[in-house]
Amino acid sequence: MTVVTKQPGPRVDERRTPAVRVHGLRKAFGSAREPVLALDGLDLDVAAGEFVTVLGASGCGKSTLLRLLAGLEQPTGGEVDVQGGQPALMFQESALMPWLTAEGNLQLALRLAGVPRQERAGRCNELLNTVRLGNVAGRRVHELSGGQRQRVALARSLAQGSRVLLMDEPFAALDAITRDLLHQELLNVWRADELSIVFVTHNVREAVLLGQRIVLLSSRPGRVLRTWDTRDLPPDDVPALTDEITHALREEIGRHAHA
Ligand SMILES: Nc1ncnc2c1ncn2[C@@H]1O[C@H](COP(=O)(O)OP(=O)(O)OP(=O)(O)O)[C@@H](O)[C@H]1O
Repeated sequence: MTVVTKQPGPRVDERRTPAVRVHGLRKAFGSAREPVLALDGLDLDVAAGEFVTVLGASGCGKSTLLRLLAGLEQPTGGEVDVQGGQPALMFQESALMPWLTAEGNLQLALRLAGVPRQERAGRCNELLNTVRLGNVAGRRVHELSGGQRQRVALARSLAQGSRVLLMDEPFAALDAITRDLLHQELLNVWRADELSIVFVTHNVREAVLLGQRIVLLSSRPGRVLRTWDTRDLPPDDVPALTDEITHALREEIGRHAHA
């Protein structure tokens, strides 16, 4: 079993404007007669440079929250404010262009981000090195492993130049060893680029390993039920915290199941 160790990240400067500000967020789907209330009264600030992980029962509105932050959905009520331009969104599936190579996918993302042609090759190499993919740059998507595809997807998110990265279970389909490697790489990128990250997962261990703050959403309609700050957590206390959060998540799933 891999031992979870907390990694220090950049100190969050509370005086800076939050990268993400969500207040009283409400999102209903369906018809006016039969609305499905996905989120109701959700408040969440993410500081610039902060790494927040989000847990919650299936269907509690985690993906909806990310889609609202990304501007892909409009809120029914409340406020959403994301600083620093369009955030990048990364999913469980890499959603790469299958007819392009790893490098081609990054070149395209750089072009769409408005990076001048003469700068693209250099920037592309930098990105490939960041995610340690220089040796497979010329391979097409189907020739890449699942982990390599998610590395390209991460590099593509970075190519967009967004300061805010929204991640929806990006490593859920990977085997445990590959996932551990990608965790490490994501933490390296986060620290180096001082990104603000909102990372949705079902995996409590992953949430505790990555997050400076762990947010538990209530079952539908989703709102923030509890948060845990892990910044000053002694490494020896990580297993106990993981157990505590697992218990809280199970309780919330159970409460909903019996509601
Ligand atoms: N476009 C939509 N139209 C109607 N209902 C929707 C739509 N998108 C989401 N929902 C509903 O909103 C609720 C929240 O969905 P969402 O996908 O955000 O949950 P989730 O927490 O990400 O779930 P999971 O953990 O299973 O991925 C669910 O009940 C879902 O069925």
